[in-house]
Amino acid sequence: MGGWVEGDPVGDRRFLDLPGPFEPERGGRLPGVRIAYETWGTLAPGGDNAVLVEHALTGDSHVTGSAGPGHPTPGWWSGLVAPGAALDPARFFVVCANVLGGCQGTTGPSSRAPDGRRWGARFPEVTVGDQVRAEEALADTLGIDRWACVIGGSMGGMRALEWAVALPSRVDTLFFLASAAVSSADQIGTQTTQQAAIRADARWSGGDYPLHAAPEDGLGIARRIAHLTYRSALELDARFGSRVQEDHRFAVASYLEHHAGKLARRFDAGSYVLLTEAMNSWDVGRGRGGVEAALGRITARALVAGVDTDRLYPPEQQQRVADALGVPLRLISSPYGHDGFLLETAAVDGLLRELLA
Ligand SMILES: CC(=O)SCCNC(=O)CCNC(=O)[C@H](O)C(C)(C)COP(=O)(O)OP(=O)(O)OC[C@H]1O[C@@H](n2cnc3c(N)ncnc32)[C@H](O)[C@@H]1OP(=O)(O)O
Ligand SMILES: N[C@@H](CCO)C(=O)O
Repeated sequence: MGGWVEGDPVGDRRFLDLPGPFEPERGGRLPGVRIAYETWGTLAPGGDNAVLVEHALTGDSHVTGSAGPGHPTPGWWSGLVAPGAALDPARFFVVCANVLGGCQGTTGPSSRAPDGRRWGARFPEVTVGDQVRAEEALADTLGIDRWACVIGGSMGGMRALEWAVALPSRVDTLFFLASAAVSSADQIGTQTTQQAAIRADARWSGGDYPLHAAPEDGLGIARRIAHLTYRSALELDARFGSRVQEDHRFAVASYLEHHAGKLARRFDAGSYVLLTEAMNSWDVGRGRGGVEAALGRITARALVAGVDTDRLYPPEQQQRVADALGVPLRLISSPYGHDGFLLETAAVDGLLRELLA
């Protein structure tokens, strides 16, 4: 590919059109790929201050700032990218792109194909490797030869790790957070169950639904299942216990319903299925002689961290990566479980400062 085209910005978002074809590793073909991205700060003349932030499953390019055009939610790591924070835009050039297959500006199942219809079920399967390949083209366009740091948590951690393994000469430091080198049966089990909830919604129509009649009930149930895995049992019990609200609903059920509705209003079910499938198929060691052999390719200075109460990405998974890289696992103490990687920004900020010092 080559000859990138910059589209008109929308709000804080900018767009880059990679002329096709983009050929995902598992087959199929995308005639062109649009990447939505945001940046903060200025690229230094030597190009040595660029940081790539990788978002998680339902995140987007809006790392910091308020909600606005193209951003259904305020920045999801605002504490990390701010004056005086670890990623101070006065020092770093911070880049975040919506993932390939997503629904916040980057080409995904809800985007229109060249025939004018939405891709829907025709959208090819993508892997984490494909997603990083698209981001490599973005880095090329922005004139970034090497990232001073690539950081990501959860699904974002997968892309961060893939960068460090696939393109070691382009990653100076790696921050791998609350993620895994290969998906476990538990993770695949919960994600395929979430997918089944979406597919069971009559509106799913094999993935070819109109956006005004999207399978919101199925996506909502998927989010309820997922959200339980994102929080710790102890935290949920301390907050809600068996309390019944005035409307006669269990408080925890009402809370999950609230999150289900919020996601269904801001996220595409087709992207949800596609991205969870990319996570299911994630194995950094595939085709590389196994996980440890793959991790042996990393030359970046690495910081590996997890959340002590994370039941979805338990610390054992980060320990495996830390052991292979010969670094200590840094555990963040938090009651929140997996979502601790988003909520414990002060702790993440401290670790990031240490890595970038
Ligand atoms: C990495 C990423 O990219 S994530 C992308 C960004 N994602 C989002 O912003 C939305 C997804 N949300 C999440 O993932 C998580 O909720 C987080 C981590 C962002 C936020 O977690 P927390 O701040 O702990 O929020 P919490 O889970 O307690 O939920 C609070 C909400 O539940 C609502 N709530 C609490 N109790 C109840 C109840 N009994 N019944 C109904 N609603 C309830 C609150 O009113 C609040 O609503 P609001 O968010 O609309 O203001
Ligand atoms: N709350 C996060 C969890 C996934 O890691 C999200 O919605 O993306």
